Amino acid sequence: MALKRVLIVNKTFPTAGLELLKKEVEAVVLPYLEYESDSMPTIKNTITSGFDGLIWNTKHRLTGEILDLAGPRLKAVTAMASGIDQIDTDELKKRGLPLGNTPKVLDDAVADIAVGLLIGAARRFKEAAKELESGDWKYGVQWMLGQDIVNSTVGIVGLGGIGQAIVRRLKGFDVAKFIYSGRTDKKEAIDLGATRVPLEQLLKESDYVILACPLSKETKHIINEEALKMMKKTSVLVNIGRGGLIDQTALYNALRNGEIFAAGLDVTTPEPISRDDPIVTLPNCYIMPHLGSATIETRNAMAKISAKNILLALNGKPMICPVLL
Ligand SMILES: O=C(O)C(=O)CO
Repeated sequence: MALKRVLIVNKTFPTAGLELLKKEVEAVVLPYLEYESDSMPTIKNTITSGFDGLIWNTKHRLTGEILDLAGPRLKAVTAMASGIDQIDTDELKKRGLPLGNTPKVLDDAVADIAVGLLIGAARRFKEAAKELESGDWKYGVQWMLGQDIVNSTVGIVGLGGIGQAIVRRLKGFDVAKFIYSGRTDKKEAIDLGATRVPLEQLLKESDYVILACPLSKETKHIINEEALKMMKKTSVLVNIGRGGLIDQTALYNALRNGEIFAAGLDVTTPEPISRDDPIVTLPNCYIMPHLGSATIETRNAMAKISAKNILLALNGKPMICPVLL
């Protein structure tokens, strides 16, 4: 019997996952990154040659048009990510195609970045590094003052695996109170000592607002002009979810006008963001280029799960991490 074929649309797929695939299927890895101009045309051209499985490890949008090009041979799709906002889930559902993702294994790595951003933004790492590099310190008791974490109130928007890992880490910083918002009570919140509150209350009470929820129709621009106005002038906003959770123009204005103290972002709109983008130029906006899950171990684990998701589905079994469509 001919080997089943799996298409991987971004060249950075780790060997750990590729080796698993190669034991059972023919794996075709496209030689581009999403922002290279040949990436999308090559995906569209190649996918028409017939694949049983698709690993969508790219920020490009997986649309109905691409699924049509893939045709009826395609039986399973997985993201190599926890977030699935780049995938048109309605189109998969319409075609009865199962979707997988790679949550949980990245919770710790992303939580580490969240804590790093929180400290970096609160303690003005970006401005401080610039002054250091310029050799022009204005050292004094009123110089480069930031915000404390001790005795603060931390509000997490979305107490999923990543949000919980953030709370576990911040417990070591003697935070006074953890609150969270979300659609349902989380049983883990009891042990973590976190209380669910409406979003509006979270925004008003928190010294640190951390966005750790997926991007969806409901959460798009959850932080807009109105939300930013509810936040304390001394507050710090951290986003490790998706750029689209924030109205970035509203955030720019709030940071510029001192309506909030600072922001730490691992995700932006767009990605990559131009170095000339107004938000990048702000001294109180500390930005990382989407490094959340970027550790060797985590990326290997994500690749292995996405490979297993596809192999299981092609063998008629449930994926390890199926997405409920
Ligand atoms: O897996 C994801 O969705 C991420 O963005 C990890 O950084």
